Amino acid sequence: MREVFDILTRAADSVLPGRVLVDYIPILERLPEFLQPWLWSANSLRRREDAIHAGFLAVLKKQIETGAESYCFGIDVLKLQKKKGLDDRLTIDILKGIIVVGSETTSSMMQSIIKVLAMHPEAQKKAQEELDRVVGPLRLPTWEDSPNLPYIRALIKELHRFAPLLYVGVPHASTEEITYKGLTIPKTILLPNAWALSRDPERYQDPDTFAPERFLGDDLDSFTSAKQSDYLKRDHINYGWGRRLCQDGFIKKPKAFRVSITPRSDEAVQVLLQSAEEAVTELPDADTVESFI
Ligand code: HEM
Repeated sequence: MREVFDILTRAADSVLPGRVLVDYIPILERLPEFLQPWLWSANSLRRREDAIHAGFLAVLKKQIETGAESYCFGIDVLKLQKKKGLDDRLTIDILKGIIVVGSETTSSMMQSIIKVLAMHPEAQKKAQEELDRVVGPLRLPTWEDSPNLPYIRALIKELHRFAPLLYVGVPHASTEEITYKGLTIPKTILLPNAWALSRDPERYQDPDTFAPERFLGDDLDSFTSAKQSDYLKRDHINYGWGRRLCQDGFIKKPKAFRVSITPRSDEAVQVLLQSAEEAVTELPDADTVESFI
C-alpha cells in the first residue's frame, strides 16, 4: 500500500495549478520527448502503477479460480470485463482509477471532520446525541438510518462546504471560446476557485461560520445536488463540475466501516491521554460505544 500511496501522492501533485508547464503552454508538447520531463515522470508513474495493480488483479483471479475470494469491487469489474470484452489494460485502468480517486479524497475528508469537530464541539455534541438517539450504542449506522439522521446529513454537507478538498479545483479546459452572461471565456485551461465558491456570501449566509443547520431541510442527496446546473442550487461544489463530476454517487454505498487512528509517536499518545483526562465532556464513555463512525 505504501507504493500505491507514494504513486498517488506524486500523481495528485501534478493536478495542482502550475505544476505541469505543458498544461499552460500546450505548444511545448511538440518538443522531442527527451525535453519533456513531465512525460518521463508520468510514464514512470504509469509503469509503477500498472505493475502493482496487475499483481492485485492476478491474485484476485487466482482466488476466484479457487473460490477463495471475498467480495471486492474488482469482482464486479472482472464481470464487466467479460461482458464488454475489455482488454486487461483498460480493466486495470478502471480498477486503479477507482482506488486513486476514492481513497485519498475520502481519507482527507475524514481527517477534516476530526479537525472541524474538534474546533466545533457544539456540533459534535449534537451529532453524537442524534446518533445515540437514532442508532444507539450497540450497532453501527446503516444507510437505512440516513433519513432519520438529518443533523448528521446536514453536518456532512457543511463539512464539504466549509473544508473543501481542494482550494483550487481540478483543472478543466474550455474546448472553444464562449460568451456567458456577457463574459468571454477563451479556449484555455480553467482553474475553478473552490474556496471562493464555498465562501460566496451570495450563496451562503455568514459563510465563515461552520453551521450545519444551514442545510437542515435540504434533503437532496449529494449526487443529485451536484448535478444541478445552477450552482446556487447546489449544496456545495466539493464534487466538482460538469462532465468530469465526481462519480462517487454512482457507486453502491459501502457499509459503515471502522476507522483506526494511530498516534504518530509515544509523545502523541501521552498528549492524547492527557487531553482526554482534562476534557470536560458529557459524551458517553468511549468503551461502551461500538464505534462513532
Ligand atoms: C468525499 C470524498 C470525495 C470527494 C470530495 C471527491 C471529489 C472529487 C472531485 C473534486 C473530482 C474532480 C471533478 C472535476 O474535475 O470537476 C472527483 C472526480 C472523480 N471522483 Fe471523486 N471525490 C470523492 C470520493 C470519490 C470516491 C469514493 C470515488 C469512487 C470510488 C470517486 C470517484 C471519482 C471519479 C471516477 C472521478 C473522475 C471523474 C472524471 O474525471 O471523469 N470519488 N472527485
